[in-house]
Amino acid sequence: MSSGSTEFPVPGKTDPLAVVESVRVYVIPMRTRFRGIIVREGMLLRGPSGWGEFCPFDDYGDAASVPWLAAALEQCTGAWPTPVRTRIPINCTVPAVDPNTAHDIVKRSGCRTAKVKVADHPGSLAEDQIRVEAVRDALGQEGAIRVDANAAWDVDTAVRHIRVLDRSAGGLEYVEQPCRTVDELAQVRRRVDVRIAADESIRRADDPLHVARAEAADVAVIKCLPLGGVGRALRIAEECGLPCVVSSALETSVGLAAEVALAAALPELPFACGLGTLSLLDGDVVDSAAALTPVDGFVTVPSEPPRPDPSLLEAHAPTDPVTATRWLARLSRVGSLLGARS
Ligand SMILES: O=C(O)CCC(=O)C1=CC=C[C@@H](O)[C@@H]1C(=O)O
Ligand SMILES: [Mg+2]
Repeated sequence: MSSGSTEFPVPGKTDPLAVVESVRVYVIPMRTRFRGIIVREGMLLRGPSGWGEFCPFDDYGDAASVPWLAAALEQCTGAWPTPVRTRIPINCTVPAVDPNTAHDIVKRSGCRTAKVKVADHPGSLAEDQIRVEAVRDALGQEGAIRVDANAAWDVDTAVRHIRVLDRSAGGLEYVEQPCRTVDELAQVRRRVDVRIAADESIRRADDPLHVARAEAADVAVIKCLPLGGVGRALRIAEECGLPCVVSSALETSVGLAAEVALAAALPELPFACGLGTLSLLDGDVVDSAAALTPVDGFVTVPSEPPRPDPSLLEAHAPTDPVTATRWLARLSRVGSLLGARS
């Protein structure tokens, strides 16, 4: 924005943050370490249509955080597409925990599908096996088990571990992101019978459709916050032509509501979605009556986006000035990048 009477914005470029009326920073501990994270941090932005969440993980640089900001601004300024369902079947998410804890997580969730984190550290196969076996025991034969390796394996390791884990699980529904590159996913897909799902190859890719064109996956995992919003995620889902699973990016109920809106609007939803992640956070910014907490393996699609509760915003505000300053600076830098692209 211009700072003096002789300074003007560049024609054709806008300040995307001009619509934001206020911002809050939150810091919420994780109940269990997940993808190396023990504390979830992010920002809530208030705009003319409500609240949006801007919460790129630390390993997303400024350029990679631009879609996260676009998604938050879509939440603050736009409306969501019409839902075609009223509730979303979800998977429970089992971090890289011991087998007893894994068993408890599945039992308590009431879900018929479990997603199990594997390949958390080198040499984890034996631990992965007993975790998957415990999950099968808790789910019963009817349940579905998927595993997520977060790109940890090379092709040969992936093929070997998938075969072992498929046996431990008594059948896997799919394996999510076994390797890093699209080419590796395609090679693994040709060598195993288990379906391959792409996550990082979509949400962190310059071209999210590459994986589908390369026939490197059977399932697309889509997360609308890293992908630039519900509208863009819906277009990617349609253009990729693969069955889609909507999964969270570990948001509070504010951001999770956008993921739920995406899952609610997809024409087909053949698999359970990874939207039961509030239980991984030790707190929320939305009052428990409006929080997107699953019941018996389903999340109900809210009739309107949940709003943060002022006392919870206070309770989860950072206690040190450095965290808030860091997030404000990040928002400003990412806002400038988004503005330069508009
Ligand atoms: O899909 C789920 O069950 C929960 C969400 C989930 O697993 C993830 C959320 C956020 C970051 C990711 O590393 C992770 C994933 O890899 O899918
Ligand atoms: Mg994943």
